[in-house]
Amino acid sequence: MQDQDFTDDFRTQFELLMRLRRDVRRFRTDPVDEAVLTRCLDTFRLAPSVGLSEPWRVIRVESEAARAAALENFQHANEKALAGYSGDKALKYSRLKLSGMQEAPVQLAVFSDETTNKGLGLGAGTMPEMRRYSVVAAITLFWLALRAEGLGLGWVSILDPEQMKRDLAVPDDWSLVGYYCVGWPEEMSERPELERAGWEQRSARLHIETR
Ligand SMILES: Cc1cc2c(cc1C)N(C[C@H](O)[C@H](O)[C@H](O)COP(=O)(O)O)c1[nH]c(=O)[nH]c(=O)c1N2
Repeated sequence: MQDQDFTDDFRTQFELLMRLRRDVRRFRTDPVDEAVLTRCLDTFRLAPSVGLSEPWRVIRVESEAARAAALENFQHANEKALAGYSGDKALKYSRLKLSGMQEAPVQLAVFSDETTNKGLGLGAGTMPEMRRYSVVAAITLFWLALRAEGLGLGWVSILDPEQMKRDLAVPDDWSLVGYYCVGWPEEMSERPELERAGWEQRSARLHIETR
């Protein structure tokens, strides 16, 4: 397949998909079809990874106990984060909804295996964080694939990663990349929720410096 096989229509649609990808915190509780979820999860296998190390490790968080522990972890970290703001910012922060963990039908904890032998260390010798970046690259594909199905993903990082590792009993040499809520969005917008809440603005343009 060559580049010219992609049509202008496809490029327009692809740009739309990227523009409409949102971080979602408000989910309906309806279940997600397993076949659709599997199709989206399959995109991990298409992702780039340093040395082809494929360091992503995905835990599906299903049990009541595991979900309760994850939610408690978030709530605790979120209270601590709130305490770091004062005045107007604290009030604004307290009004933000920063996870859909109470509603999302599918929840995943995704880790990077920091000591995988796959790829024989190629590309990660001087920069071992490349394994974590590889996992982020895979998440981005997953995020777009979900959006193409009408599903939403919410990235949760307001967490104590070591507590999460203990609660999910994962190997010590895995590091948490994120906790992901997946499901049907209550609404979709062209604008990030943090923009609509007056917290932060998306930049109007990419600033590139030349050396
Ligand atoms: C690494 C990382 C970590 C987080 C996020 C994103 C990324 C990339 N985002 C989502 C973030 O707020 C969102 O992407 C931006 O506000 C831009 O909005 P859209 O993603 O374009 O809708 C996020 N959102 C949230 O509500 N709770 C969170 O803990 C996090 N953590």
